[in-house]
Amino acid sequence: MKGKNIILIGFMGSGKTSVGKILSEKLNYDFKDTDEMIETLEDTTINNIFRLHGEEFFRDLETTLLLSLKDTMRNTVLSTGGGMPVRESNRKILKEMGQVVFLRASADSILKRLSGDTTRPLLKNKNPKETAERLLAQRTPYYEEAADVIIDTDNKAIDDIVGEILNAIK
Ligand SMILES: Nc1ncnc2c1ncn2[C@@H]1O[C@H](COP(=O)(O)OP(=O)(O)O)[C@@H](O)[C@H]1O
Ligand SMILES: O=C(O)C1=C[C@@H](OP(=O)(O)O)[C@@H](O)[C@H](O)C1
Ligand SMILES: [Mg+2]
Repeated sequence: MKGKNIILIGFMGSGKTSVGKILSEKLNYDFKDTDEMIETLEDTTINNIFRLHGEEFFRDLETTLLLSLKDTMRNTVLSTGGGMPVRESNRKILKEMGQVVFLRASADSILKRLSGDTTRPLLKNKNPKETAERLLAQRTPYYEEAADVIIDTDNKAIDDIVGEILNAIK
């Protein structure tokens, strides 16, 4: 596998950011995370962006960022935010950018991993379980459509998930 990017997609808490960092080290690739880049570019937190400007504004920032990375990103592991593949135009760009790996996680795993998390505005409400289940059902077809490779992450350690990705990519 030479010169290609690896793009990690999946729901909040599927491990895109944690897995992506380690995977990039193993491949000797650069690491980029769309949420971290948006926070740097906007000089504020994802929470603040949602609170002050709303979700659509954040989605537009995601699309703009993806377009800016599209033609120049090389030898990079790109971890995306969980909503990135919802827009059809984003899915098309992600597929053009590299091999897309969908990190699959059950609602139970997601809720366990994110219990106590305060950084994900979409789950900061009275019923995070209902929200996670509903969004997961809505988004799973988009993740599956965009994916070149699907890796189940439930009950697996991050290092083992990285190993599975390395075996699966070409
Ligand atoms: N396979 C895993 N097993 C246990 N905990 C995990 C696993 N993957 C991620 N986590 C934990 O879940 C939380 C969210 O992980 P993160 O990498 O930020 O996910 P994402 O970027 O997909 O939202 C972190 O606390 C992380 O340590
Ligand atoms: O699923 C989503 O809509 C979101 C996922 C988050 O990223 P992670 O998937 O890295 O948690 C972040 O982009 C934002 O809070 C919205
Ligand atoms: Mg992340």
